[in-house]
Amino acid sequence: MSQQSTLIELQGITKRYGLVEALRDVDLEVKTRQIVAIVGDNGAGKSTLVHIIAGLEQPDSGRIAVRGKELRIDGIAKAAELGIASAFQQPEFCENLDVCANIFLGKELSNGLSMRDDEQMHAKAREILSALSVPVRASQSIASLSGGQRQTVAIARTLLNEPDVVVLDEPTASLSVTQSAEVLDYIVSLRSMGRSVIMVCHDLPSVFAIADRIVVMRHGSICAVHATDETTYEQVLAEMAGVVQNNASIRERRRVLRARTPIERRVR
Ligand SMILES: Nc1ncnc2c1ncn2[C@@H]1O[C@H](COP(=O)(O)OP(=O)(O)OP(=O)(O)O)[C@@H](O)[C@H]1O
Repeated sequence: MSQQSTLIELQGITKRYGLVEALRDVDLEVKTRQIVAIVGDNGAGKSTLVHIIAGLEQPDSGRIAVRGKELRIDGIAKAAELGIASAFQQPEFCENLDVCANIFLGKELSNGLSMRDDEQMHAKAREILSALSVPVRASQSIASLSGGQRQTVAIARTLLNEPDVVVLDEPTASLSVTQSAEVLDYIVSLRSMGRSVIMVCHDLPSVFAIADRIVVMRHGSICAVHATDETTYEQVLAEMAGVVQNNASIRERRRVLRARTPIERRVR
């Protein structure tokens, strides 16, 4: 396997909404050809974090570097320029248009005469759908698709600008087991194409099935980062719920207990 390099690096990211501290001092590194899953309980800060990476929100403080260069991702257009594409929950489609038109929504190609170039758009849409092996025709009506197929079209849409990173928020939410499995296959295809994926996902079996790294968030902070094959479902669940202490904090607690006198130990 060729060497992975750092694509995106966040350091000390903080974000407040009024009195709510949605993100507190968050550090995150995403490497090339890596699927990073962000998990955590409701309100842990997952969406805020991926919205910042996708350029939808600005942090209050902290630094962001893409391919080693420190910068601001101020807007989706800027994110696209940097090779970051996103698809969020409940993708918006025009129900009266076909798959191709929905893939190009707002980004239609034109020919030399400033007219919409349907032929080129259909060719590109077919290319993207076939690269992902999506069994959906570019000319098919979007209204005729199942929830899983719609989600795969939303993923296909992210590939228009040939991004290096695709950010997904709950890509398998409200899908059946079979549909979820299909969508997970498409996400793995993104990695096979050399892309990285950052995905927020509540569904731990899906996370364990495809992620390379699992980032656990709790109360606006990252409380653990694991290589998927070095952790367990139970450990991640416990970290999400805040019911385990890491080895360092256990050692620290033992050290404090040992240092106390017997009377101090009893009153605690
Ligand atoms: N636009 C906003 N205005 C005010 N508060 C917000 C806003 N967006 C998020 N928050 C708050 O920030 C905190 C983190 O929210 P966020 O949506 O990032 O969490 P999450 O982990 O994605 O949660 P969920 O899994 O429920 O979607 C929550 O307390 C939420 O209420």
